[in-house]
Amino acid sequence: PATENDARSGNSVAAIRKSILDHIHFSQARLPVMATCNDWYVALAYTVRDRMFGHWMNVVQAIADPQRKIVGYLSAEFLMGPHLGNALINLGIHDNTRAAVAQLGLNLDDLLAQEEEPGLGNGGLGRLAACYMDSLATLGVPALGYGIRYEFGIFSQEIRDGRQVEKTDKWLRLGNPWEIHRPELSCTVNFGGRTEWFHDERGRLRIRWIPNRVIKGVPYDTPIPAFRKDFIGILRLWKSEAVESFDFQAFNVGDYYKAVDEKVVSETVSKVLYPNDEPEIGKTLRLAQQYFFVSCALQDMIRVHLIRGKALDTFHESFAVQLNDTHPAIAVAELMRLLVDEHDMDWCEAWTITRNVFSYTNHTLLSEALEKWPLPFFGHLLPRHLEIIYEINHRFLEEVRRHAPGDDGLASRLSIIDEGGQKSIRMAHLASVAGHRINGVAELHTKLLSRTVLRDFHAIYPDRFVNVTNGVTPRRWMVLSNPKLAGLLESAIGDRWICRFEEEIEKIAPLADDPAFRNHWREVKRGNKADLAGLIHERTGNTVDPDTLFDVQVKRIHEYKRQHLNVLHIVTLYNRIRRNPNLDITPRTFIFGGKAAPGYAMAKLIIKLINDVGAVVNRDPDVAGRLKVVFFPNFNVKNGQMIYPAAELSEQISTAGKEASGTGNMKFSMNGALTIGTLDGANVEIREAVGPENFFLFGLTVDQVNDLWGRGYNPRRYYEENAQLREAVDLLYSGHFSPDHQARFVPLLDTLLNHDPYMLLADYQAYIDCQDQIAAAYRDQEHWTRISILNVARMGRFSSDRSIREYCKDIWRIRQGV
Ligand SMILES: CCc1ccc([C@H](C)CC(=O)N[C@@H]2O[C@H](CO)[C@@H](O)[C@H](O)[C@H]2O)cc1
Repeated sequence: PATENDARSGNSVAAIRKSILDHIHFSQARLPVMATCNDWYVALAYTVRDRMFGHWMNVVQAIADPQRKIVGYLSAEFLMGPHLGNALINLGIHDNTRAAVAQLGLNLDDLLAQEEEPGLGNGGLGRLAACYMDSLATLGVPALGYGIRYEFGIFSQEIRDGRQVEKTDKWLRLGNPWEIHRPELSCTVNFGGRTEWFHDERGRLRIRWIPNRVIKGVPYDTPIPAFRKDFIGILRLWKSEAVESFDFQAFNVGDYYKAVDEKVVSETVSKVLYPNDEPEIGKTLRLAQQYFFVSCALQDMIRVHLIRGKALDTFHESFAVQLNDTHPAIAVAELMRLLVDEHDMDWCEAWTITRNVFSYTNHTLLSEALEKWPLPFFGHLLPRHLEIIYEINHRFLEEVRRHAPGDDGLASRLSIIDEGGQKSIRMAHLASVAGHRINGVAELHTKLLSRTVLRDFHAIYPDRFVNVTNGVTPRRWMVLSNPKLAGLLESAIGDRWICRFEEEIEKIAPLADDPAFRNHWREVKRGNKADLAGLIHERTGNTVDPDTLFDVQVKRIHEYKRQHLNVLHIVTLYNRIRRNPNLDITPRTFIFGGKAAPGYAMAKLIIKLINDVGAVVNRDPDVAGRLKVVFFPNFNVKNGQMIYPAAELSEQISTAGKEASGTGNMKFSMNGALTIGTLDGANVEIREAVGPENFFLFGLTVDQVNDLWGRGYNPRRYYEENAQLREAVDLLYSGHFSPDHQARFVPLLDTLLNHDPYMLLADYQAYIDCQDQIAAAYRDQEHWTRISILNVARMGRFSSDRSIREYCKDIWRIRQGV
């Protein structure tokens, strides 16, 4: 067994320091005096990795143990964030490492800052997958996260002249010490071509696929450390390569491009992450990416199952496979192909296994985000899968007709094939037909899912629908991001809350009545605000005052998330000050952050709006610094870790019924921010948990939204009848914030007055009134702090550990943590 001082796995300061020096010498081949910051970072990463490998045995044993069921989490996105800090926390060597590094004359913060963020995701869905990998490991559930090792992740965002500029994300340029290359576990993936009938050796008529392109999938494993537990999860990401990366014959005849053509085309599949979240794009490469990693994942799971010495007809006993939205839904047809075509299994037996293996999580109700692939396009890339989907659909519709004879309307609404207009495959239907469980990501969302997008499936399969409200890991989002708060909590209630969040955190509730504790609480927040103020100045040049109310909205830019409603509040306050410069308002710093999909013009215009309004407000002499507007560039996991702990007000202001859950709302609340929000997504459950009196609620409910829409919503009437609103909108129309281009915001403002699909004008006055309440509440710091403490105390159920426990119990049927 490893001792504290064992150089490869000891956790003492001396052992860690020795390891770092060993890696500088043996891994980086550097003399310490010559080593760069990146060399020290990589040496430290290897040092930490060594200590994770000690836990490798347990997961390998669990995966090899035929009695244990493994979770296969299929996701096109994993927004892991930087690994180093999280690994130090979970391995319990953070402080010793900081001391060891200091003894080497270095600062751990510099090495932490050196790590490139693996931005292999867009937003909520990708980050949720990452939080779930942390909880699966910490709960001791054997899990393989399967995804794509994009060479280029989500773009990094620069703000130039107030506009978003996308920069290529070269996260791999200095290598990646956290992954282990596994070329021997490679597999091949077919594309295109045609299918043909043939008689097999037993004279049976069978179908085979003759692809016109075959590429190789090469896995890279990243260990996911459990929190203070001898266990890890495995993130297995696939890179696409050519089967033959160099065509020597072509080279011989001097056709150098042809010689590498195969390589270039094959590597394109895992080259880049699609930077869209929500709008569906229907691109060939996107479907190729989805099929590529899904086929690799299923081939790998079948390999693991067979290694266990089990027959294929018990595959569902080895794996519970979660489809993270419809992006991996092609897995349903691929498992059928592998079982029937490749492993010669009977269709019905294969289908039974498929039904038992898969479950599907839906993350959005937005119709434009529901993936549908045009038939010819799909058939061209995946001819065999189209046939299989036809067969699945045929048998399904027979079942539907038995269930509801003569109800052709129901059958065509349920059909996997959308026969209307351009025939297409509805991936949400494929996932719902096969999944033994279908879940939404918050109570309201799951209810709406079963009443709208999937109501017909709910009508015929009500028992398949379950809710699993999202959660976030307290390790990264509290312990790592907010060490000051974690220290205060530990001094008050010990550290059991870190992995028993639900049971333990509520123990701080009584301390809300303790003035001394409240004082410490405020100092923690003040310290985090000062740290963020420093970072804001470094990144934007803006000077913000940590004694103002930090009002924060960070998330992807999207009209349904209503960042522009937040701007209407700012302009309203600005008008009040212009009318009466001596007005006694609560000084505020408005902090925005978030990326817009490159092709989403209105979202990009909203970023410009925020920056143009900020440019005027921040310099206005009447305002005199009482209002500051900052757009924090390149919002990602790393920056989020600095922003959430410093926030006092969390903006969760989406139109009711549009945000499936939200997870930023949980991170803010867990770091002591109070929430202003609508009854949407998980806001509903957060408000229930923290207490309606500790939540700033405003706005129309889902039913009121649908009702108003049904009665004919005329946004212009709100503009005409509300002077404050009209004054704000008119000032924007006037070009006051865009003197260089007076009409810049006309497209956005016209949309609001003529259409307003997300009902900003209908919710405007309620929002302003709520914000005025908040301004008043903030002046009573004792009361504000009390509410802040109660917010954290009552966030127990929003740990991703609770979510994973529910997946294990209600969906995967896994006993966790044995
Ligand atoms: C096809 C393009 C595309 C890409 C990503 C997506 C995701 C489903 C978008 C997403 O991230 N949804 C968010 O998922 C979070 C985790 O469940 C929720 O908390 C958010 O409310 C939801 O918007 C849809 C469509």
